[in-house]
Amino acid sequence: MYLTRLSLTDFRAFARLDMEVPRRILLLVGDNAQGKTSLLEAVYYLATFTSLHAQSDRQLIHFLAAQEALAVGRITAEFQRGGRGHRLEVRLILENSNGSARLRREILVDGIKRTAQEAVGFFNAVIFLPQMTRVADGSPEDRRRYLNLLLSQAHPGYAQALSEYQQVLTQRNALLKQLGERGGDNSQLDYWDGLLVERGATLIYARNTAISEIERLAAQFHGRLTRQQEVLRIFYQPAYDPLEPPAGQYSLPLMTSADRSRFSREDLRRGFQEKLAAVRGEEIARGVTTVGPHRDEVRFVSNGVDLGSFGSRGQVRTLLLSLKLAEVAWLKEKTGEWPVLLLDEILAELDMQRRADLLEALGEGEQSLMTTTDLNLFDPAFIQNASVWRVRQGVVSSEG
Ligand SMILES: Nc1ncnc2c1ncn2[C@@H]1O[C@H](COP(=O)(O)OP(=O)(O)OP(=O)(O)O)[C@@H](O)[C@H]1O
Repeated sequence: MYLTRLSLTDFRAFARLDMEVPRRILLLVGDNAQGKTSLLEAVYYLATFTSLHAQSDRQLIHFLAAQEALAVGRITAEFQRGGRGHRLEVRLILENSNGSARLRREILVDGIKRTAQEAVGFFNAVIFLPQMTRVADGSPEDRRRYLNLLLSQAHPGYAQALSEYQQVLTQRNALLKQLGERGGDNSQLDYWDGLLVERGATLIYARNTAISEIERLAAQFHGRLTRQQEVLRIFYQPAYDPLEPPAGQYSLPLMTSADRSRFSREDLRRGFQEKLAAVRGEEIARGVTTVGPHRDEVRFVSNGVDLGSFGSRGQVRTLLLSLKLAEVAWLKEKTGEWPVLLLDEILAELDMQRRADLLEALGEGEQSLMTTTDLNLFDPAFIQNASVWRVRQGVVSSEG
C-alpha cells in the first residue's frame, strides 16, 4: 500500500499541511526541530492510533490552537490498497471550558466512524526510530508494547481482545484487592476469570504464532546482515505457559527451544483458567493478577548471548534492523500488502555496510518515508531514485 496524499491541521507544529506523497522513496531533509519527525508520527498514528513520542494525544494538537475553547487536530490520508483508493481521517477534538479540558477522538474510515479497535489494520506502517533500542534493552513492558502494536495491525480481533483484557484485568485486580483486605465470597472471581481467559487465550495464541513467524524472518535478515556470523533467536516466555517447567523451577530456562505450536487457542484458554484457579489463594493475598499475557516476556538472543543484557550497541542496532525488515516482510505475508516504512534519522546510526543493506532492502517495498538532517549520508545513486523534499518550519516543499 502507499500514501497518495497527507493533510494535517493543527497537528504538532503544522498549522496546515496538504501534500501529495510521492510513490516510492521520499527523503525529508531539514534541520533539527523543523517537523520531520512529526510527519512520520502522523503517518504512524494512522496505523496504530497511538504515538510513540507523546505521553498523551493532547500533545499532538498544535499548542496555540489548544488554548482555544475548541481545537481540532486532524490527520487525513488518502492511500492505495489492493488497487483501490481509501481515505482515513483522525480528529483529536479538545474542548476547554471552565478551566477543564476534555479530549475526544473520532476516526473515519472511508467516511464512516469507527472505533480504534475496528479501524486498526486498515492502513499499515512499520516505524524505525533510533531510540527503539528499548525493544531490546528496555523493560518487558517496552517489549509487550512493541508486540501489541505490531500484532494489532495484522491480527483481526487482537486490538479488541487486548483492550478488553486490560479492562477485565483492572476490574479483577480491584476485586482481588478487596477480597484480600475485607474478605468475601471468592467465587465472585469466577466471572472475571472467565472473561480474562477468553481474551488472554487470544493474545497468547496470536503472540506465540507471530513470534515464531517473525523469528524465522528476522533470523534470515540477521544472518545476511552479519554475513552469517551470528544466529538470532527470539524466545517467547509467556507468564502463563502451557508447557510445564522442570520440577522445582518457576519457568522454563531462557534458552529452551520450546514448541508451543501444538496448543490450540482452546487448550490455552482451558490451561490458563486452571492456572488461575491454582494460584487464586496467592493472588487474593497479593491483591493482583500474577499470571497472564500482561506479564509475558520476549528475549532476543544472538549466538547464545541475550542482547537485551549483554548486546553491544552495534549488535542491538543490527538486531533492530533485522527486526524491522522482518516486520515489513511479516506484514506483507499476513495482509498481502507492503506496509509503508517510516525511518527517522536512522542512517547516521548505521555503518556503511548496514546502510547499503538497508537501502537495498527499501527497494523491495512499495513506499518509504525517511528523514535526515544530512543528505550526504545517502549515496548519489540512491538519491537519484528518491524524491527529496525539504521540511522547514512546518512547511514541506519539493526540492525538484
Ligand atoms: N503540539 C505542538 N504544537 C506546536 N509545536 C510543537 C508541538 N509539538 C512539538 N512541536 C514543535 O515541533 C517542532 C518540530 O519537531 P520535530 O520533532 O518534528 O522536528 P524534527 O524536524 O524531526 O527535528 P529533529 O531533527 O531534531 O528530530 C519542534 O520545534 C517542537 O517543539
